[in-house]
Amino acid sequence: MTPAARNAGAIGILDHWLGGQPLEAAYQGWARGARYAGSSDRAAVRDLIYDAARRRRSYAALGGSETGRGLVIGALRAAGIPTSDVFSGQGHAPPPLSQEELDLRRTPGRAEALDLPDWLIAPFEAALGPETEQVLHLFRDRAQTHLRINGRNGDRDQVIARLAEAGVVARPHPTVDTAVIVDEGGRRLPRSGVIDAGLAELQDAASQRIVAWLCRDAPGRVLDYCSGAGGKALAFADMTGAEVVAHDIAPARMADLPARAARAGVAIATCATADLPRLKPFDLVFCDAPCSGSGTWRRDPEAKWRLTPERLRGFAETQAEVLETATGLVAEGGSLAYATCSVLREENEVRVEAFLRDTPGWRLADSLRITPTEASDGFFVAVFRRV
Ligand SMILES: C[S@@+](CC[C@H](N)C(=O)[O-])C[C@H]1O[C@@H](n2cnc3c(N)ncnc32)[C@H](O)[C@@H]1O
Repeated sequence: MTPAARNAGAIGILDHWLGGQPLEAAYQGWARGARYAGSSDRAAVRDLIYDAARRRRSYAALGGSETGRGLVIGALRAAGIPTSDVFSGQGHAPPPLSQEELDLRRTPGRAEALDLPDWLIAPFEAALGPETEQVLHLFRDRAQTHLRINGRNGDRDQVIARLAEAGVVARPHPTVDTAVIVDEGGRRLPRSGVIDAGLAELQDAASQRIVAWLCRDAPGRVLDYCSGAGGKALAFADMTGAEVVAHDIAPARMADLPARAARAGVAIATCATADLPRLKPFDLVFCDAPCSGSGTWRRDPEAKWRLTPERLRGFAETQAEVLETATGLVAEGGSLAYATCSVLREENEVRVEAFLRDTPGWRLADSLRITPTEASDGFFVAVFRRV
């Protein structure tokens, strides 16, 4: 496919997305019909649509409309590429710009230029202060790919060498001991076999860092109460060497966890909610609570546009419920850890204050806040102990 034809494909996908279809589903729909597209075409179209999703507002302003066509025009203008290079009308290229489209271009305002909904500027400034613009600019770019080395099965240098054999360029993360940064050739990761062999797992460095932080004093018996697919449960099991119990209100999310634990050589017992009274108490109950994901918007740009004040309030209610239930699962002298992959105070510091106010008998022992400028995702974790 020519670059212009790839952009034409992106326009169609983005129109489906802007019409309400999830971006990945819109991409898959296109990919099924695009038999002519090779793997590098597909990767290029994917990059175009995810870049446009991250920069939806600024591209719409520069391109003159919030349509697939407008976003692609905006992307070209942002990159200083003449629109006529793509919009030529030749072959599979999209039709040339109309006079109206040529005139519609405008300079983005502040929230548009930062690619954020207007209402979120104030909460971000409250949370990040002078770092706000830097973080929001980071969210406009692709996230790095990080791996976590399974310490039981391999070491970092060995994994980096094996990746190199498959044409994947990787290097140690500068501050997170267990993490590897993939610089080039990420699409060849499956071919390297490091994940299938249990040598490594895909996991952002910030997630690895919070688990290591919680493991710095042997945490004892751990319950990962909101385990989801279990990335952090696996990290806990690897870092502690002990069996970890994983739970999620939606057990289907843990479906692959036993196989992933087996290949990593760690012990994880998945459990249902009904099993918890029999299995409690735990020395550490870790609650990786449902949240806006506002620290991860590089990787999940759609979440940025989906978030509303009502949804944020909904997350706060679930977070309070999760914490309240989890208190009953912690052993005497044990710890309750509350984490979000959000940078917003409403889901972090404000939640901590509300918990301490509403739940007598608990104190804040420690907390850690990671901004996306430090690792990759933004994260927050607070540790509570009984008074
Ligand atoms: C942020 S995700 C967890 C991500 C996961 N820890 C990881 O490392 O990939 C939050 C999880 O909490 C689960 N959840 C939501 N409400 C819950 C509840 N009341 N009790 C337990 N889990 C809950 C969701 O199903 C979801 O999988």
